[in-house]
Amino acid sequence: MLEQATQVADLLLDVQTRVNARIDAALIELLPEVQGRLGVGEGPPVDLVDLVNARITGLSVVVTPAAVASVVPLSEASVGTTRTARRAVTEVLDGTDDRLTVIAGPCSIHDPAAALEYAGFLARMRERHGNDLEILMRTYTEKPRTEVDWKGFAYDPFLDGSSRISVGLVATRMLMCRITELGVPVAAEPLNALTPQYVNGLVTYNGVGARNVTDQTARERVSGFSSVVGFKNSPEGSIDAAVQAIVAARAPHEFLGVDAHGVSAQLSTTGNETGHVILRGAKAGPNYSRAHIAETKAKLAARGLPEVVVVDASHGNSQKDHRRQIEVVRDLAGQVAGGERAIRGVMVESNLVEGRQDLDQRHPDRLTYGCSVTDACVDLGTTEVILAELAEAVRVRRTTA
Ligand SMILES: O=C[C@H](O)[C@H](O)COP(=O)(O)O
Ligand SMILES: C=C(OP(=O)(O)O)C(=O)O
Repeated sequence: MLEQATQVADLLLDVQTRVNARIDAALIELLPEVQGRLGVGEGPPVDLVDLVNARITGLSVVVTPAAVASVVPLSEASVGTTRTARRAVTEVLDGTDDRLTVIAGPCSIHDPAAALEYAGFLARMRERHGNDLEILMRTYTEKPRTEVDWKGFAYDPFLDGSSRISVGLVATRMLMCRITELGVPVAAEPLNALTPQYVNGLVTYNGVGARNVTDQTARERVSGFSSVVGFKNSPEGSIDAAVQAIVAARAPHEFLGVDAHGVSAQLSTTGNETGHVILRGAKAGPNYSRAHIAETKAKLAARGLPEVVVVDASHGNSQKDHRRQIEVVRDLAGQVAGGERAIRGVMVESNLVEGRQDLDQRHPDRLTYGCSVTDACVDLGTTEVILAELAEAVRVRRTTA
């Protein structure tokens, strides 16, 4: 896939470079007219070298969302997967569908082949548990880092620090097309203003991460998303930060972004009413207990918001020990089976192979196939157990409702 993505990206970059040269030429042509209208002449050239872009060492053209979408179009099958899943997840969250949403998959995508094999597994799990669970695949190609580390497949698809972002964006779209063509809906984390446009129509669920939840620009952006959106509590454990994000994203906004051609644009949004809290725990400890769910419900009710909670079994809730995810899930399954209606979804970090490995960007070829290069994950066997226990909890809740 990376070879194809590279060829596509190189062709698109060539077109984009020529288009940009034409825009520059048109602006230069316009200059005398503008100067004439303003009554100013062309002043002497000014040296800006130490004032402008002083710390930028490279500024290169990148493929535009419109160009990538035109050469990697969505198929009927992909569109059907996303459309149906967005409706299903929305209904699970608003309570008209009594199933649970489960967002399972690798902490981060780094190898398209392994990601597709994992998607095949989830396609089978969706078939097995469809009556009780709406299962989505974590297809996270952007990673928010605490300090400095590999930022994800979209930014460095060759895992070697070459940072061919155009290739990463094309490959991300190709991968999400393939996954949705298998009938598996995609979940992602949108990290900036530009990346979501490259995967337009492919993402069912966007989880705004703990490190971005207080960011006004993130809240503005998702207020216009067609997908379902969730908000993690902050890394320090603030549930209020997620509740405030829900309120902010439900409102319409006017803000600066770019259009599909990568040109600066003013965006006007309707607000997104699907927003909900994702409890992910904190460094100080987990927040999935009955008491935490009750506290979250109270905070939501106090703001007049629906009492809807998704719980991330990983991160602060597992204290980054992947083996603890099953304990978290068992507790949640107990709460669900006991009739707790506010829990509408569970997130799990899972991969073909258990655990994690360090990525050495000098030797990306030495990685173990199917094993996370970011947070540790549970393997397929444990994931099967997790899904079976959650499905059983839904059935119990249904029969006792
Ligand atoms: O989900 C993955 C990580 O927890 C997140 O990207 C932060 O990673 P880091 O703390 O290892 O940088
Ligand atoms: C980065 C993630 O989580 P969080 O924002 O909760 O740390 C994630 O889910 O990949």
